[in-house]
Amino acid sequence: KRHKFWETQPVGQFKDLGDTSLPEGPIEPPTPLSEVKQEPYNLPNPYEWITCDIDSDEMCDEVYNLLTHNYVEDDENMFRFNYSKEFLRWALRPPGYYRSWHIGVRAKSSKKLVAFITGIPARIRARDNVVTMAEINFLCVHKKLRSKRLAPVMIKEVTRRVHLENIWQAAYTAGVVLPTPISTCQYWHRSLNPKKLIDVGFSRLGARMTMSRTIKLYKLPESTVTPGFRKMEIHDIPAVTRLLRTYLNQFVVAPDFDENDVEHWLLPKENVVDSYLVESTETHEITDFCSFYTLPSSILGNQNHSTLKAAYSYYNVATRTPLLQLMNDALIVAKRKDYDVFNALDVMQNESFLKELKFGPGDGKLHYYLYNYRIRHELRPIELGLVLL
Ligand SMILES: CCCCCCCCCCCCCC(=O)CSCCNC(=O)CCNC(=O)[C@H](O)C(C)(C)COP(=O)(O)OP(=O)(O)OC[C@H]1O[C@@H](n2cnc3c(N)ncnc32)[C@H](O)[C@@H]1OP(=O)(O)O
Ligand SMILES: CCOC(=O)c1cnc2ccc(OC)cc2c1SCCC#N
Repeated sequence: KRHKFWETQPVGQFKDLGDTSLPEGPIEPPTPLSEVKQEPYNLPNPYEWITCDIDSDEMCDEVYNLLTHNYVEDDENMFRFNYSKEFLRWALRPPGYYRSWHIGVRAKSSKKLVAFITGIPARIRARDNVVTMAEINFLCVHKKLRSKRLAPVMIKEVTRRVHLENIWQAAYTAGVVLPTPISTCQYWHRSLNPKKLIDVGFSRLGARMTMSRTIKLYKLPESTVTPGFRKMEIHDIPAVTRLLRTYLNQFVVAPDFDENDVEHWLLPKENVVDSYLVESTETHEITDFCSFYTLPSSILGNQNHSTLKAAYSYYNVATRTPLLQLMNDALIVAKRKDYDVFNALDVMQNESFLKELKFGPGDGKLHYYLYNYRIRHELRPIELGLVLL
């Protein structure tokens, strides 16, 4: 497949795949800041760049509406991600964020937002190198403006603005195959509301299975079973940071979270992120942690249901409680909070609980990418300790 744009970029190229002589690490050296293009890339005439201030209700509404109608759909167009406004504000304003990396494209005449792309700064470790990277997300071009080569311009513009902050690497995921994935992961889904998933056509009644038998198969207890299992609170940040940093050390690529990052990304936020921990009833030490984020989806073309309430496994650490039991408690909490499905990637140690907790494999793949950073061998999902939103 010809990748006319991606063949021009400092990313692993398919033609280099076999070449083990290429060193791991940055592909191109940084450019002197004086040589970074100072002015924005040219857009086709009817359009102009707009820096999106996500704090402004009006702008946040515009971003929310563009994504609600034009963001990612599954291959069967059954669902479209429906990130909430409070989720977008969380996702885009981590410690050290740059408003200039929240980039929109407007039609000059109608003033309508027609495209969007974002970056946030993140310290990511690749093997033994901690690199400050941009995490790129929410790339979206209005359905009416597709296949006009707008995406490469959006990508070059966010790259330029990231370069201006002296950052030269990026991390991103996509459902599409581009040059060149550092890893390819699989989504797994655990039904919490099997009747709804069957009604919308995602799941089908198993052979020789009745609806009531199916509901019983996925039934969960009312309350969690692990002694000391409770919501994370602000005073837990130091202990959770220690627990998570130690746990993430085992992976080839993982975030380098400090306490500020843990406070932002893992302190519970209603309808955005839930996190729980196990505090030993004897020693009061924090021995385990689990978390999931809330990402609803619009259900496309169904008479009875308009929204799917989905929980996505985030970061989980089990050092005393069996991971199976910890994640089952996470399912119990998610069911009690009326989620329809609990989704997880086969990254980190997730494989160890997926089948046993009745997750089924999805048909979607998620490819992980690094920009301007070569990883010598493609990573197995269990070597990945990074979850992007
Ligand atoms: C140092 C800092 C560096 C920062 C930057 C790092 C890199 C960040 C990279 C971005 C990471 C985003 C991560 C992220 O947000 C999470 S992945 C979600 C992406 N968004 C969606 O799928 C929403 C629905 N789709 C659309 O809005 C459009 O189809 C988009 C905008 C996707 C493409 O618009 P279009 O109208 O359909 O297509 P053209 O404009 O005509 O352009 C065609 C070219 O775009 C390449 N393409 C298609 N999908 C892509 C994708 N998901 N990533 C990268 N490239 C993608 C394609 O391969 C082709 O290039 P090629 O000819 O070389 O093959
Ligand atoms: C019921 C299981 O599927 C999903 O939860 C779901 C929901 N919305 C989507 C929107 C766009 C979409 O585009 C790939 C996929 C979904 C999916 S499956 C992959 C995400 C997970 N897990």
